[in-house]
Amino acid sequence: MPLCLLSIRPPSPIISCHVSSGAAVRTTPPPSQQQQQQQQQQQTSISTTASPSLTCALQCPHFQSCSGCTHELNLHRPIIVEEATDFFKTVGVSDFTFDSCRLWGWRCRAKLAVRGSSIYPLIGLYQEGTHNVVDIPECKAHHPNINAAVQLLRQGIMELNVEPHNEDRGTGDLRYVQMAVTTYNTSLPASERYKHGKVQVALVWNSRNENSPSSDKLNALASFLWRNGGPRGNIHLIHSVWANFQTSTNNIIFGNRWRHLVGERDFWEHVGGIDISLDPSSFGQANTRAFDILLRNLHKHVPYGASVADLYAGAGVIGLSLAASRKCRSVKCVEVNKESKLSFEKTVERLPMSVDCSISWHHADTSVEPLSWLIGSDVVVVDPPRKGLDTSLLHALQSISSSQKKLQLLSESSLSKVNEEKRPWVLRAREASVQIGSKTTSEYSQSLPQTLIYISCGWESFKEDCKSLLSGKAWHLERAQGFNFFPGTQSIEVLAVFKREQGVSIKKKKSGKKKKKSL
Ligand SMILES: C[S@@+](CC[C@H](N)C(=O)[O-])C[C@H]1O[C@@H](n2cnc3c(N)ncnc32)[C@H](O)[C@@H]1O
Repeated sequence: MPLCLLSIRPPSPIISCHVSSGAAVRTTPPPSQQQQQQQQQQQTSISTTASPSLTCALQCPHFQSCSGCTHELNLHRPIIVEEATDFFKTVGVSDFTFDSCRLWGWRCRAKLAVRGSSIYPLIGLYQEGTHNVVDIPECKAHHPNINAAVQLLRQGIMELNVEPHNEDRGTGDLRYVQMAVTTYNTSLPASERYKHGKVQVALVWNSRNENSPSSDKLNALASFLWRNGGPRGNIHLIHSVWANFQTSTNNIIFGNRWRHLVGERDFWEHVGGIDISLDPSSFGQANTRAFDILLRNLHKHVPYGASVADLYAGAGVIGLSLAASRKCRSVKCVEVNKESKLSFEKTVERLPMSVDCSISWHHADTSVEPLSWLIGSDVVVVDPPRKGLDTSLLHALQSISSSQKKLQLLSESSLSKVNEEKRPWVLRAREASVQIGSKTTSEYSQSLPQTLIYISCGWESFKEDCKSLLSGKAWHLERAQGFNFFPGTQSIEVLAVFKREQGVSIKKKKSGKKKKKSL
């Protein structure tokens, strides 16, 4: 079949409605295409008095059949923001703010199931409570180029007779697809970059490896996507194509084996002031723009020259952006998924030469001996999965004041025995998976963090963790901000800054004075 017959739908325009909490919102009628394009260039807050529920409405044909979005109106201010505002008042923060961020076309990373048949493929999300896949070609949350790449994939499946996976029978070739958009193309003016984002496509193939009999089809599908969506296609849409091999019957999307098939191997994005590399196997935030806004707010809470522990670090994006923007003395990232290591290393390579920081990335479970990860840091950043903090880490943070005293005693005694290092946290720090920079780290420091920055994507678990942290009297909550990471849902991202209660540092100063006297 001649390939010129293929039509890739031009991506639909991106609409921006940027509204700050409690501030003015827009109530103008739904914008025309031209207006939408203007809005895309410049995110604006438009003053008004009437309800914005309609202009900030999802307007998605898949709403209700698809499980992705649960709320259709008032995308700029999910109902949960009111609850969050009230909650934060009860714990001493009366100025909780909420940034509405981008309301449509915000999702730059999507994992979609592929089911149906090669004649009628379904590419989308499961219907709530079932494994029935709903096709979502016009999803309003997706970056428009994800929708365009899904359309191209659909054509490829149909033309090449690729069989989608059948869960009941365990047959078929294509199980899932992950689409990730990079919006960082410096050859374009900054205002053009987002809408011209390129898509990294990861095909989850139902075979053990690339030597299976169906590999020819996999390669043909990758070539199809590249020919028609790559640099020589009508629209350059595809950044690269990867394969992941998965035959398991459980619900885990990805297997352990990855292959880069075509296009650029490295995927770069720019957030928090640094270039970040993200392999398809690494965790990446779905809402790139909102994450960037959050990071820039987060930076303000970290003192220049601080030592930072970044727990639940993924590829270390938060820690590394702090290393660059706050000229940190040291940054220690802890992450359980070993696949993130490579992305971390590549990101480090692109850090500005001026960054003079001891940086390490540890493949480890934060919940095992959590105190050892806190020692020597002024600031700890936690960004746990939706279920919240591991209990052992929560306990370590709650009892941080008493740990501080014990550590001081312990280190005084072990410093006298300099020959043989026995302190477990020092030994452990030396086992770092990756250590970059020769600057003396704070591994010999016995200080524990004075600031805890909690980034949460799970509101219910955050509330519980927050109450537990405050009940221990070691911390008070200084600041809380919300970000609209998932418009159309009742989920928000929270950035909360806790500070140590002063009692401990006063005692520390006193003991310092005593020491001087005895000298
Ligand atoms: C919400 S993501 C945040 C990732 C990273 N901070 C970012 O923004 O890119 C949570 C991360 O925690 C990791 N994780 C989950 N449980 C963990 C544990 N017990 N110890 C260390 N990392 C963990 C996950 O693999 C995931 O990468």
